[in-house]
Amino acid sequence: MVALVARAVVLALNSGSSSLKYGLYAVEDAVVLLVGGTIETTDDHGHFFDAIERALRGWPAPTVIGHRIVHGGPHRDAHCRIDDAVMADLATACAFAPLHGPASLALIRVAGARYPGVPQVACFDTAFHAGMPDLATTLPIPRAYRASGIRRYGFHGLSCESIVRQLGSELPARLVIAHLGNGASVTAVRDGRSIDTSMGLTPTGGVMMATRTGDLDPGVLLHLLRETGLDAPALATLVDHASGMAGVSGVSGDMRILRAAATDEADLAIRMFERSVCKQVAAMIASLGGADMLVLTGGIGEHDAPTARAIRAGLAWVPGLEIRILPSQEDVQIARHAATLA
Ligand SMILES: Nc1ncnc2c1ncn2[C@@H]1O[C@H](COP(=O)(O)OP(=O)(O)O)[C@@H](O)[C@H]1O
Ligand SMILES: CC(=O)OP(=O)(O)O
Ligand SMILES: [Mg+2]
Repeated sequence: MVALVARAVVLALNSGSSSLKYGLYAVEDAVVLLVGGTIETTDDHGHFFDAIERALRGWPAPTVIGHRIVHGGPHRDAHCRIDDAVMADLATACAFAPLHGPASLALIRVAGARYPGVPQVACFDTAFHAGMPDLATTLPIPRAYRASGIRRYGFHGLSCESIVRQLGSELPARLVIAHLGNGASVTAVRDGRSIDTSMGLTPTGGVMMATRTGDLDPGVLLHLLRETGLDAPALATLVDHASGMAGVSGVSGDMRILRAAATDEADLAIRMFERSVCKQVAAMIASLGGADMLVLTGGIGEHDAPTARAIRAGLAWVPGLEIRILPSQEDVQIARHAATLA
C-alpha cells in the first residue's frame, strides 16, 4: 500500500567487494523496504539483473535507481544525479579504487539499459569525509602529488552517515565508528562530521582486513618490487586479495570460517585483526582528543560477538567510552539520497 503513495520508489544497489546487495524502497518521510536480497558474486551483472527482475515482479517499478559508489575521485564530493560528466569522473576515479570502481561503472551501464529513462543517482562513500581538514587529508609525500588527487579520501561514508542518523539526538560530540565488514575502516566523527579516518587514497589502507593488508610499511612494497620482480598488477593482487586475515591464516578472510577453523594460524589472523581495530580506534580517539562513544557496525561488527568482546577488553583503559553495536544501513541512505536527488 505504502508504495502506491510513495514520493519515490528506489532501487538501491550496493556493490561491495564481496557481494551485491539490492533493495526496493518506498520513500516518503519514512523509508520502507519492499523487497531486497544479496547476491554473492560481483562478476556477472546480466545475471544479477535477471535475479533482481524476478524478485521485483509484482512490485511497483522503480522511479529512480541509487548506487553506492565507493570512490568519487577528486572531483565528486557530494551525492548527485548520474550524467555523462559524472560517468567520466567515475572512470577517472577507477584508478583509485580498482577493486570497486569498474564493477560500479558496469552496473550503472547495465541498469541504464534495463531501465531506460529511469534516473540514476550516485551515492559516494567518500562524500561523508569530504570536509576532513588538511591535517587528515594530506599524505606525507611531496606536495606536488596532491594536484593529481593523491590524498586521504576515506570510505564507508554511507555506513557512517547511517550510524549518525540512527543515533539522532543521542549523537555524542566525540564518536568513533568502526565499520568492520569484508573491508574495514575506523572514522573519527566530531559533532556529526568526519574529521579523520583510517582508509586513505584507496580502500586498501588502515585496518587489516579480510583479504587486504591495511597499512603496511611502504618498504615492503619496495622490497618486493626490487627483489622479487612483482609488477603493479601482481602487487595489487597481493595487497587487495591475498593478504589480511586470508593471507595470514591461509584459510579464509571470512570471520565465520576462521572461527570454525580454530587453527593456530586462524587464531593469529583474528587476534591481529582485533589488535589492528583497537589501534585504529585509539588513533581516532587521539584525533578527537578523547571519545564518548564507539559504534561497531558491518558484518563482523554486528554479528561476531567474540570480536566485540575482544575490542571491549582491548579498549577497557579508555575512560568513559560507551560501546554500541548498530546495523550499517547503507542501502537506506542510498534510498533517501536517490529520492531527494531524482
Ligand atoms: N554471523 C556472522 N558471524 C561472524 N561474522 C560474520 C557473520 N556474518 C557476516 N560476518 C562477517 O562479515 C563479513 C561481511 O561483512 P559485510 O559488511 O556484509 O561485507 P561487505 O564488505 O561485502 O559489505 C563476512 O566476510 C564475515 O567475515
Ligand atoms: C570501501 C570498502 O572497503 O567497501 P566494502 O567493505 O564494501 O568492500
Ligand atoms: Mg560493505
